[in-house]
Amino acid sequence: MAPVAAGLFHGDIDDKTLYNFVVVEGNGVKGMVDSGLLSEVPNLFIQPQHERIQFVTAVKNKEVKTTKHLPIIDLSELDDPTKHEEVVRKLVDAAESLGFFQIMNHGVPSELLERLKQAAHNFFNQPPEYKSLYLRGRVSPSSPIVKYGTSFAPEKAGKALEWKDFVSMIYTSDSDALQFWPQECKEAALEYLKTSSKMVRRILEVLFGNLGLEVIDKNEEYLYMGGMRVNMNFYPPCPDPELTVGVAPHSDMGTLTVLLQDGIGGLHVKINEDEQEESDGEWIEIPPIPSALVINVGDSLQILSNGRYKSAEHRVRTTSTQSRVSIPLFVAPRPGDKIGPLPQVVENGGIPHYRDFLCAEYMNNFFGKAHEGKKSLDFAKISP
Ligand SMILES: O=C(O)CCC(=O)C(=O)O
Ligand SMILES: [Fe+2]
Repeated sequence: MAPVAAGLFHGDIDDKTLYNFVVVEGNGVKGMVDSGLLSEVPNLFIQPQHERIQFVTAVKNKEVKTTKHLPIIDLSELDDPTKHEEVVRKLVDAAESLGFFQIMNHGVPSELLERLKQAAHNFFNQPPEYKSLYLRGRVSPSSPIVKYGTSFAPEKAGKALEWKDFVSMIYTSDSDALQFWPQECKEAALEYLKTSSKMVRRILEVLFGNLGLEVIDKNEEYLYMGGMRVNMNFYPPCPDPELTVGVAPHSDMGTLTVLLQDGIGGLHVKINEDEQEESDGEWIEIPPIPSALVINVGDSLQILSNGRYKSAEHRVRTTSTQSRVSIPLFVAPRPGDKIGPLPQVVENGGIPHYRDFLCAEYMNNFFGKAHEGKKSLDFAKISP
């Protein structure tokens, strides 16, 4: 690493060499930043003007919008008969409008949340040579259920790279997770997945209950949450956050995403078009709240609900001071499942807005493209 790093940012390195260093060799954005030679943002990471996230707007919107648009829901109140209906209404309202909300008293212990953030730092603090084993599937025993990388789709020409490294751990079974997931984070990630699953089921039951599906049976449970993946995202400090993005605008693919973010901030969600008349900007920040988890609706839930629930378009700003970590649990149907708008939602002469499709095909389409807002849904949309 040293010879490349030494020449990295002194004008004698071309984009291709830097790309190889960061993406192909697996040094990541962190490896580039850790070289200590970075005084400005390299060309590869500079976003076009319209993709940049201005700080002033973010702060202003945060003050104006947070309370109305971002409910903080105490999930334990679902068990209180005097508060149950009100909580159901809050969950449904949030899923129908912004597609984003925060939850407290969710059943995932604060101690575990702390351990998860530490586990993410532990993994990313490993040397690039170690992390890149997961990049190339060279770790022994090798497994396709772990992927380390940088940026969402770095190979897409014409798109600036995102200022983010990640490790993605697909859940197939407990024993696979304990055997194949990186040892720095496997225990905490698996516990997160297990404890969150109960809460996710509860929220899905409320949301589907509101659509007229009373109880989620085993088959439906697989359909809504049979596929799970824990990611750990690492955003190193950036010399000029105004020029870069941590994650470009996108929606998530599954039904729900549970997101743990640390205290640094930077996650932004787009306000629905029809709510914009009273705002002077279209993005609001989801402020970090200790012990809370962020929940957002993904494309699959928008499709299953025939558009009643809205998958949330979101993006991440970088910061110049400290590294940020976030840990999403992506909950989705299994790749082999076929989904489409639920008959109960479309019945009585309603019009389906999406076609039925195999989730594996949706995934291929989703992961085969760079992040581009909610365009991922076009794959399933039926044109009017
Ligand atoms: O880091 C965050 O806050 C969000 C990350 C995200 O949107 C994703 O990994 O899909
Ligand atoms: Fe996301």
